[in-house]
Amino acid sequence: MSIEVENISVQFGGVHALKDISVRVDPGRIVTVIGPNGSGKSTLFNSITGLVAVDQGTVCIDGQNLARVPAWQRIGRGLARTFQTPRFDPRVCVEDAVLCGFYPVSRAGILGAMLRLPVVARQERAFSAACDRILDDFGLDGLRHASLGELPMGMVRLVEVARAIANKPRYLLLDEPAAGLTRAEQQLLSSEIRRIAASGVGVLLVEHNFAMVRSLSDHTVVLDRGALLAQGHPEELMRDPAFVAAYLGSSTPGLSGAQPSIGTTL
Ligand SMILES: Nc1ncnc2c1ncn2[C@@H]1O[C@H](COP(=O)(O)OP(=O)(O)OP(=O)(O)O)[C@@H](O)[C@H]1O
Repeated sequence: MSIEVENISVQFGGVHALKDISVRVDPGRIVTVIGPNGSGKSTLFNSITGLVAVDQGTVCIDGQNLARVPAWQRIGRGLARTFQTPRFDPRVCVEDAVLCGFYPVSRAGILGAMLRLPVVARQERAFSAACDRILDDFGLDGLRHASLGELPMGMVRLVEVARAIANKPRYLLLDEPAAGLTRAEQQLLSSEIRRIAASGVGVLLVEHNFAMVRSLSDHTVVLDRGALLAQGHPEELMRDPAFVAAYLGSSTPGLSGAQPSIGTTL
């Protein structure tokens, strides 16, 4: 049981977006991917979710090779993701955005909904109760009727995470979910991510905030121009002079606030 990415390479014309990258995400573990802009983090996500075809290597979920599984069917294999730049209808309210996350698991079907079968009403009550719990957990209850277009992008990302977990995924891929959040909101998101992982979900997280990476990760993968630069527990990485020099600058004290030296915003 795991996501196993083995030796994948992806090329866009002359750009090697990923070169021979392997990553494993086990249930209940939080794996983070860090690296400067353009290092291949989103391409890794897109390779796992099927938005990008890999040129070499394999992506497996629970031992099953996904090569012939289209992106839309990967939801059924237990995958959910958020996007770095969410695409959304600004008129949709927070509550409806989260409720949308339940419908991939709906068993009622369009006909059942049109006929208002009792099973549909029961299911909608269950979705609504579960949605209330999620909104509460994410501190979004007071904003349930706010339209997404009124919210800052950071909050929209938080709504995306809330929607992604509605489907009860076994693996959750989060692409920079904390960007634009206040410190308090980041802390709330971190504790939610911990709680989600503790419930047995494998989490793959792209995040630039190294303090958050450090506090959450069981394992961190460092990409640089599509290649693996380093990997390990964040505390191990902190003892790796090459990593510290490349990503955090030479001043090791107070690393959570240290500025990266090669153009990343870690
Ligand atoms: N669809 C595409 N077509 C052409 N080139 C692409 C495409 N997607 C990504 N690339 C290129 O592949 C490389 C890796 O991009 P990717 O978006 O995966 O990096 P990233 O680490 O997620 O960057 P960022 O932190 O800016 O989101 C970059 O050079 C990018 O320009």
